[in-house]
Amino acid sequence: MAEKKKISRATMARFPIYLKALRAMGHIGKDNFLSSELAEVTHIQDTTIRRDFGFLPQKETLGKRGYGYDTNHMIEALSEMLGLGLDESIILIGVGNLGSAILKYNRWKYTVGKIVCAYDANPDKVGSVYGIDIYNIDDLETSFPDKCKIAILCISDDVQETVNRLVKLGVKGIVDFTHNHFVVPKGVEVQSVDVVVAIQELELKMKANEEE
Ligand SMILES: NC(=O)c1ccc[n+]([C@@H]2O[C@H](COP(=O)([O-])OP(=O)(O)OC[C@H]3O[C@@H](n4cnc5c(N)ncnc54)[C@H](O)[C@@H]3O)[C@@H](O)[C@H]2O)c1
Repeated sequence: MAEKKKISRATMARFPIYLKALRAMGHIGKDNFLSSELAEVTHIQDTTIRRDFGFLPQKETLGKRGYGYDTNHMIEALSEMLGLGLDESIILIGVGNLGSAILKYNRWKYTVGKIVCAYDANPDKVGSVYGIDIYNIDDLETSFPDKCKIAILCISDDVQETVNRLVKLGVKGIVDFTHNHFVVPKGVEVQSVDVVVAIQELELKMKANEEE
């Protein structure tokens, strides 16, 4: 049996970039591509791309002279390698300033999936925003999307209670924009996103640059 090649972190980090670009290509009906074309879109050298592709599992990933690579095969191979749920059904809770902005930017369908619906406690918000259905949070249990595992939290009130309900429904990952502390059981991951923390980290790096 052939020895499994060790993949560097740098190569692994480039795979999602290729995948995003290829899904976009597939979306516009481009069935095959040359490494030079992918290089143009991703700004990664085509020699690097070809070398990275050599780590992918399927035989079909080998490019053919003049034809290049098959877009769908490469998408499959990259998805398999990354083991990502690229078609995740994601929900968003809290359609206020922040939530609305995120709904407007629901452009992840080539990478991680997309927001399929959203919820708010304010009945006036029920309807549709940027083409996405908004439900009353009271109807969470009855309208919860099938197999949804990821929720984005942009709420200001009752955070722990809302998290508990989401976990009960099978949510395994939360992108948290709230500034509230809450707890989740083992097996549920929380990824916090905070502009203030980002600015503080930036300042620390700037300070370190000044001291160099
Ligand atoms: N992480 C960051 O960098 C960052 C930046 C800005 C705001 N925030 C936080 O994000 C949250 C939203 O901010 P915003 O400016 O959009 O506020 P907002 O008041 O404009 O919107 C909050 C929305 O959530 C709804 N809501 C509140 N509690 C709810 C619940 N339990 N269930 C369902 N809907 C609920 C409200 O009806 C409202 O529509 C706040 O907690 C805020 O502190 C974080």
